[in-house]
Amino acid sequence: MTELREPVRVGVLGARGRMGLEVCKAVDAAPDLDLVALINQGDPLSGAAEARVLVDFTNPGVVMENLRWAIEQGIHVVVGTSGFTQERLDQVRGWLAEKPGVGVVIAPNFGIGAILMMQFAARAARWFDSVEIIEQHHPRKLDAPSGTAMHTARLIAEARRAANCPPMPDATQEELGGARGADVEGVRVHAVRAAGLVAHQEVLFGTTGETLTIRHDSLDRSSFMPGVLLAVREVLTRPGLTLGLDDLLV
Ligand SMILES: NC(=O)C1=CN([C@@H]2O[C@H](COP(=O)(O)OP(=O)(O)OC[C@H]3O[C@@H](n4cnc5c(N)ncnc54)[C@H](OP(=O)(O)O)[C@@H]3O)[C@@H](O)[C@H]2O)C=CC1
Ligand SMILES: O=C(O)C1=N[C@H](C(=O)O)C[C@H](O)C1
Repeated sequence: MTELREPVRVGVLGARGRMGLEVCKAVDAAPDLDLVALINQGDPLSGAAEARVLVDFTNPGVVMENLRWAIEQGIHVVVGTSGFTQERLDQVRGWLAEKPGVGVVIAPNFGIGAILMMQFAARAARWFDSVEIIEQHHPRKLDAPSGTAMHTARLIAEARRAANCPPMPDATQEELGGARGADVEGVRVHAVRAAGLVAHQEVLFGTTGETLTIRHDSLDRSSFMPGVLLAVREVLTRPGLTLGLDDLLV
């Protein structure tokens, strides 16, 4: 006789937001998942207590409070919200140490193409003299640079350090602060905000006589859903902190 599994109870934090709405639709349509809680700004977190997995797409100002509460309750969490510094990640690891069975997946980008773009960029990093990142988003995005751009810059910087690459050539004296973008571990990151955009990123590499551009475009928020659902299913069997989806996509 085949065993019938109970659907996994899922709650969404930030359920009325651009990503939250899309996640609710995707969870609702998945036969192995049951959407049991929709939490918006002002709702008590206790409304999500019956969930086994929470998905957080809120904002960097509230995500840490949500995470601490969920971990304390023994609820697994999948986080898409941006703004995770090394310090924040260490804080999450500290909370998880007190609750060894709980899993948290934090991913700067759930788009499969975006994950590949970051992997390809890390691979190319050592072979070029120069590399800059140009991220482009809708104008209602609260943070800049994007979490994806920050993560890509760190991966590139790490790869270049490991290969003993020299600093990038750049003789510019900025006439106006910000003209050369933000410096993330030695990698310049430029943030564009324009109506009509969703989420896009170019990584531009240059060396003698050639350039390489790696570009990814999320044209619709549905692009993030296969990654979000994968993380919801996988977090149940991955205690501790999982950063990015790379280990889930093997
Ligand atoms: N990892 C990934 O693949 C992706 C990550 N993101 C990230 O996800 C986050 C959300 O993006 P997006 O959906 O566009 O943003 P939105 O502003 O559209 O959505 C955020 C929602 O969270 C709500 N909210 C605020 N505080 C709380 C709270 N304490 N509890 C519950 N809900 C709350 C907001 O309510 P109100 O409007 O009333 O403030 C809003 O409805 C951002 O950090 C973004 O960078 C986005 C896309 C993909
Ligand atoms: O706010 C967004 O829209 C996005 N945020 C994430 C980020 O900051 O990288 C992921 C994606 O770029 C869309």
